[in-house]
Amino acid sequence: MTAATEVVAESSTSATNTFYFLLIPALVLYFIYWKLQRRRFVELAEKIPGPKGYPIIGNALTFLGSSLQITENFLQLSFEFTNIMRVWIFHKLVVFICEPRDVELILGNSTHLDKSEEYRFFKPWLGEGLLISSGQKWKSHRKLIAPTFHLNVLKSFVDLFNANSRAVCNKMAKENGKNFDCHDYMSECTVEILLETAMGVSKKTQDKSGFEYAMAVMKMCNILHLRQSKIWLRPDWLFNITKYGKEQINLLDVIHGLTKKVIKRKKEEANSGNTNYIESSLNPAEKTVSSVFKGLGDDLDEQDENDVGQKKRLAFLDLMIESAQNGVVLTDEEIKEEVDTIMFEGHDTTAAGSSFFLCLMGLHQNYQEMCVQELNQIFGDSDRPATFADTLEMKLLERCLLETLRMYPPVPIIARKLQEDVRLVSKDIIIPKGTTIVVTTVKTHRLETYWDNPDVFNPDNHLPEKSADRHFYSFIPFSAGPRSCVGRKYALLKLKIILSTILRNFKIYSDVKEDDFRLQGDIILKRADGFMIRMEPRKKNIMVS
Ligand code: HEM
Repeated sequence: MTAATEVVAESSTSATNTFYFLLIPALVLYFIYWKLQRRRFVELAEKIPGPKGYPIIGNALTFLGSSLQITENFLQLSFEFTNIMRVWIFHKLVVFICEPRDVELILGNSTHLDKSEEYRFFKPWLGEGLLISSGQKWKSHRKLIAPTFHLNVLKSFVDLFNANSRAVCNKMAKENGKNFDCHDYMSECTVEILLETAMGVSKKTQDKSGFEYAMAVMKMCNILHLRQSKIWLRPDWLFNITKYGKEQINLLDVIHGLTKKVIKRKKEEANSGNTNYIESSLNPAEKTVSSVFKGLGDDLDEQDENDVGQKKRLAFLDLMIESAQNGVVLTDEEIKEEVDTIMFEGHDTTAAGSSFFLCLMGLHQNYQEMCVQELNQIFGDSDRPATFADTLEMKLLERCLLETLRMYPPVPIIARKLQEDVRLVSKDIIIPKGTTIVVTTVKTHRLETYWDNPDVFNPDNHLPEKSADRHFYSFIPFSAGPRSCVGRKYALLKLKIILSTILRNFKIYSDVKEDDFRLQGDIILKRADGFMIRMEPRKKNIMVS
């Protein structure tokens, strides 16, 4: 070795030594900092009431098993820990809250907009669509998408809502007198409505894909739920080699197959100059679908209230495609993600909500008959379809629907990752930054402090004078605040038309009492025992589309 190479070797050894000399104390300091942070995190967590856990795994066993079992375990614990509950899932802190004043701190605050880690299982399906995305992407896409559910746009969908409602009545008529699960019908109907309205795909060009899509979505939800509940299915590399991983690939083929087809068709229409502009303006009496959700601090009421003059608007997919063409930064992949998101969020939630409604109408015959009387007053003997103005008169039906969403909220929980410490209002507790916070809407909706006899179906709970006195965040089926459901008005209008059409055509019966409903707290709240009802026609002929 020459003197020169010796010098180089020596200086590189000393550089390496200096590196380790600095690295080791830096690591030690970082470890001490992390330990102190962790100690503070654990100390704050231990002040929150919760069940005792085991070393290392914490309370993970509570969240294992079938979704039915998990729901039952959770309900059992919630009797013990009423307003707040802390659990450890290995090293992860999860805090469940339901008191409206605390819920407002999370949902009403734009600091805590990021979804929890569990939503990542949706990614292969929904990508970075509105439900999951965060930061600037979420903000700009929300700004783009919210106006596509403007009341003016919704009013232009009324004829399609009617036609599809009549079509589903015709399909269900074959079940006359039999016990059957109404969820499949509601699911197919809501997919077809979404395709025709938000996506602008006409019935003529649809095929059996609506039903196949709905069934694939149902199976995908089951897989996603399994991944939440079975720890070994959580890591992607392990999940991908199981039969569920392979099934997911096939299901996503069906689901994405439909969305890609829909986008392709719309693009072809746009290229040939066939963009459907919706031109109308609102009169002041029509600036609401329901006044119940006023004050929830989202952007939807604001956009309708500030609507002045005649404007040209576009339905969801038309706008997405036009925005991409006009240079607003929106890639093909982003359009696909948003279409998948709207198709999922817009269909499974309303299918569950409408199925619960039909079961409850079957059980509460008095309210069913009162709704039918209300509909008779609106429509008399006429078989005419409902108008937007008619839906504003369906006051009792709306209250029955809201009461259904209170008792059986289709989205039973909402999870967020805390971006900073939160001091609760209801108790002297600080929830530390980094916690996964779960708003348990199912519990909020049944708190005795806010609801008299919360386990009893009582549509009067939503009389204007009662709603006015209640905390805004005590009734949040559509979430609330900046990240509330963008399809809230669409859902309410569509549901009023579907459900009123069904009630005008059929008398509904249901034999299973509410206490015997076997609730499954899946991604979407459903009945594990099926939504079984019986129907009898009210008139000789079913209304035809
Ligand atoms: C009864 C029917 C519905 C219920 C109960 C419901 C409920 C909800 C809830 C609770 C959230 C918040 C979820 C979370 O933060 O994790 C949400 C978000 C969302 N919903 Fe709905 N929804 C319904 C119908 C619809 C419809 C019909 C559409 C579209 C056509 C829709 C589109 C969305 C979207 C895109 C989001 C994400 C919003 C964002 O993060 O900015 N939903 N929905």
